[in-house]
Amino acid sequence: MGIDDILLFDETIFKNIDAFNPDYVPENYLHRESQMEALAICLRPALRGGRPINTVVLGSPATGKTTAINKIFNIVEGTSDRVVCVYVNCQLHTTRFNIFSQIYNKIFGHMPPETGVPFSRIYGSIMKYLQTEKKSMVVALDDVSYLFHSKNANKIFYDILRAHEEFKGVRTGIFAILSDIEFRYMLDKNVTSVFIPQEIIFEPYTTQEMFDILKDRIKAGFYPDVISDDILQQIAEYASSAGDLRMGIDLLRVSGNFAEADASKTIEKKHLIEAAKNTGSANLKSTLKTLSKDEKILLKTIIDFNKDDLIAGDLYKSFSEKTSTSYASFDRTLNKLEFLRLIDTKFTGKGVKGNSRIIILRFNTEEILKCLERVQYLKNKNG
Ligand SMILES: Nc1ncnc2c1ncn2[C@@H]1O[C@H](COP(=O)(O)OP(=O)(O)OP(=O)(O)O)[C@@H](O)[C@H]1O
Repeated sequence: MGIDDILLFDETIFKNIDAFNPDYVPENYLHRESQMEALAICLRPALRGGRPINTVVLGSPATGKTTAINKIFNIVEGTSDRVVCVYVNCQLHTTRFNIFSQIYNKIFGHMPPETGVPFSRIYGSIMKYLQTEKKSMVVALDDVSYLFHSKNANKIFYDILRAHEEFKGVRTGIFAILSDIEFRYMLDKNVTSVFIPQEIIFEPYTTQEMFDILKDRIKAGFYPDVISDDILQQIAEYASSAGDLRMGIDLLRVSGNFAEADASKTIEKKHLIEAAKNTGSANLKSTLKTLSKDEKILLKTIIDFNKDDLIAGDLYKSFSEKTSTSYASFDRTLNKLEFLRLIDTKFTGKGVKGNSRIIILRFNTEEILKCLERVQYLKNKNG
């Protein structure tokens, strides 16, 4: 096919291409019943005139945390008008003023003026509203770790959770959403004792669960019979080995595009291979970009060992020579790499305190090195 043909080819295999967009809200939310129940239990007191239970929602990227919060908030708002549910993306809103402006907007339906209004006035209007209307409020702070970078976390938690001291009868709670396991330590460092949360864990999806979720997405996004269960199985395995459902959704979209460019009515293996070349390392790169210096050193040390039966105790020796860190902080760093699904660890049952764990790299060493180099290059280039 020539370029014109590709551009003008008007048959499509996509019934609804938006179903593969990052902000698409799936109609069916599968395999998260227990987490949804746990969230409902935390919100229940608020529907009965009490305080919502403070909660940490913890799970690696693309485990459905944001979707769960949006779904449960919709259900609550559809059931009761006694609870104000506010969702704030802390990647986008990090200052006290910005966050309370989002809350204000949710309550009053418009943003407060950006200048000339002191924070205390905005804060006061929100809390007086809750007080007079006798409503409770839960604020979901998504990607809350961004507040730690800007050192605003403590004040914001305090403002929300201790409002009742100044505004009698006001009932507030926080859902802190986090995809970084270091939150536990950051929490102690950054947030006052007002926040003693329940924990709800979003475990990584299994391959079968990813298969089911992707199958459902296919029904929403493609016409019937565009993709076989065989190809879908390969996509689910690919996404599962990277620990990233988003990669599976991306692969569906990109291989669909390749099939269309090829004037094919079905997605074939060659389209998937082409798509995988385009999405795989992009995801790995974006994970590697988030690593701290010590995490990168640890990853490189694992690569240098280049063996299948690397024991945590040996790895620690080598790592501590380079960084002089304690075993506890080595352990945390190792957990972080596992949490990001860059490595797997397996207990051998021997040794003490887990130092006989075996470390297994989940990616090909060359691919990681190539991506690390690229990430470093871009970092140097951008200062
Ligand atoms: N159980 C599910 N059923 C259907 N789609 C899902 C499910 N879980 C996640 N998804 C889809 O996967 C993508 C990522 O989900 P979501 O944004 O909720 O994850 P997250 O845990 O909040 O990720 P992050 O930590 O990166 O913000 C979205 O496109 C969402 O629609």
